[in-house]
Amino acid sequence: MPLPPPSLLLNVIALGPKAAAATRRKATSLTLCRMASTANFAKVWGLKDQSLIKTQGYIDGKWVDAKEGGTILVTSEYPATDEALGSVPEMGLAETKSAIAAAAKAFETWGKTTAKSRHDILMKFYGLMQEHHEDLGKIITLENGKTLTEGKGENAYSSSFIEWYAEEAVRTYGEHIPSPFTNIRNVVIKQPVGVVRKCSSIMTPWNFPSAMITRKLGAALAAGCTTVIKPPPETPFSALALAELSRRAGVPDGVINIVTTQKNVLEVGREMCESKTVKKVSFTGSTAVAKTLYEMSASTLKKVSIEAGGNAPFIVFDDADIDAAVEGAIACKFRGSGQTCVCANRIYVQSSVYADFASRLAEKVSAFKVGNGLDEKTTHGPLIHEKAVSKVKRHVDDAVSRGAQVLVGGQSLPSPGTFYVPTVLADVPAEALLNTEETFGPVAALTKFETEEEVIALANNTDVGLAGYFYSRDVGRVWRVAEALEVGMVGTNTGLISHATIPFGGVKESGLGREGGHGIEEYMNQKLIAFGGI
Ligand SMILES: NC(=O)c1ccc[n+]([C@@H]2O[C@H](COP(=O)([O-])OP(=O)(O)OC[C@H]3O[C@@H](n4cnc5c(N)ncnc54)[C@H](O)[C@@H]3O)[C@@H](O)[C@H]2O)c1
Ligand SMILES: O=CCCC(=O)O
Repeated sequence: MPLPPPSLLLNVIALGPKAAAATRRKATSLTLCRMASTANFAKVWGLKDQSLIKTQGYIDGKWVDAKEGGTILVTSEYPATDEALGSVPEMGLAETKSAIAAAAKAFETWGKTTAKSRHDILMKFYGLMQEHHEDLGKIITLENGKTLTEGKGENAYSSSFIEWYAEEAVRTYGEHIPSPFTNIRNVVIKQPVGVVRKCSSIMTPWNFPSAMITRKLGAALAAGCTTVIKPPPETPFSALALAELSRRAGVPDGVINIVTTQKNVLEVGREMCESKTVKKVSFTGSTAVAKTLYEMSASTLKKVSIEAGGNAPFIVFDDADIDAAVEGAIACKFRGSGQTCVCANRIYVQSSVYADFASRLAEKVSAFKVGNGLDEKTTHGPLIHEKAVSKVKRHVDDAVSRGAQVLVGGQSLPSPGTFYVPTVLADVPAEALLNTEETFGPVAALTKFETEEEVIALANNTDVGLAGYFYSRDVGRVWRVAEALEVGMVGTNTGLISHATIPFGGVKESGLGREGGHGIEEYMNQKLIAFGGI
């Protein structure tokens, strides 16, 4: 089948009038928003419960400003319009130390609570996240830019981690191990990481402002750990709203602490990794930052969990259901406008179905409606910031300079600089940046292959290994390829794999440990008690 007609090649979808008008208002609103109080901020964005918006850090159960330089603020912006949303304090080493001290003190009581009482508090927290679904979804959309459907979808996903770990809290069973000696009995119990005056630290990215926190926080709280959270500067408000709801749910003072920072991230990160009081570091973000934090955590040999970058292959074999493969590719590649760690990054299609798959995918992508995520008609929102758009541009330009063809999209939109048109590229060479680096944007890069052996070698030819996907109806091939892909998670005949119940995580340079599923284990130590003298 021939490739799509030229009419589809440059399908620019205009921003809605709302976004354009908002951009013109930018200068005025920047000034206004800087002056806005918490109440004004919530009014501007129309939340039902405006007290969910907090503009201070959260330490030892109190909303606090930065100790020093308290007026220097991190400003978060709505990516669809570039409008300032509000500010949070630029905290640093002093606040991080205070937060760690508060968490360590709170551990003395929280670490001794019963699993049932932690379950009950977490279920209350979960209930509050459900009750405030609309507001929490909207906060996510405003901070991150994803559509409101996706924002609310994230809140559902995020709250499911709190529910899941509430249920896990009461099932942290130990075991009895038969001894080779007649007078010894071996019993293993599980305890939260650290025994006295200890806590865990959590650092997360902007692409899931809420769910990347709860996937860690739920496990930590259920295990009996206390926490210091450093949210990303782009999306601090979801984290602060979660802290507010946790307080309402009865999570005691000091159990959750939030340090907001942008400029001081290096010193805050170092303290969270090097402090002897912190017994566990859990990070989600890029592989480059993960390596730095891992190295710093080595100084105290901490338990470390890392969920880092991916470069997911998505393979379509010639025996696949092509309609299903196209749907799967769209869900997998364009979720969050391509900004998820498990998004397909490289799409390999077997030669006999290549043209057919390419033309069907291009047709569907050309129908996307890009714009302000608050507009119901919008199917895909902006990228997080202009830097992200520059990376996508660089990758597309590189592929085109190496001979790739633009089937749809292939350019950014001028204003406010955060939009990249969903793009499909054909004949992307193996050595193009789109295939060798994580693009983190709305670009489907198609590459043709001939044999199963060849595509497995291509798919595994990367230092990272988070997720991988393939479509085939041959059961033998399904087993062979699933076993051969060097990734932590495989989707066969599906483009969506994420859920609270599954072990989420990668191999190679994509990370260490698993979240969701039995992820509570990452926040617990096993302790052997050998009973002698029997
Ligand atoms: N594997 C996963 O589950 C998963 C999930 C989401 C995102 N990611 C990855 O995250 C990346 C995108 O997110 P990003 O751009 O925000 O990543 P990033 O690594 O730049 O930042 C992640 C977080 O780390 C903080 N940070 C940066 N330098 C730090 C330091 N020295 N000390 C302490 N904290 C520091 C940032 O402020 C942010 O809060 C992608 O590579 C994506 O694949 C992975
Ligand atoms: O971006 C990474 C997380 C995505 C997910 O949990 O599905």
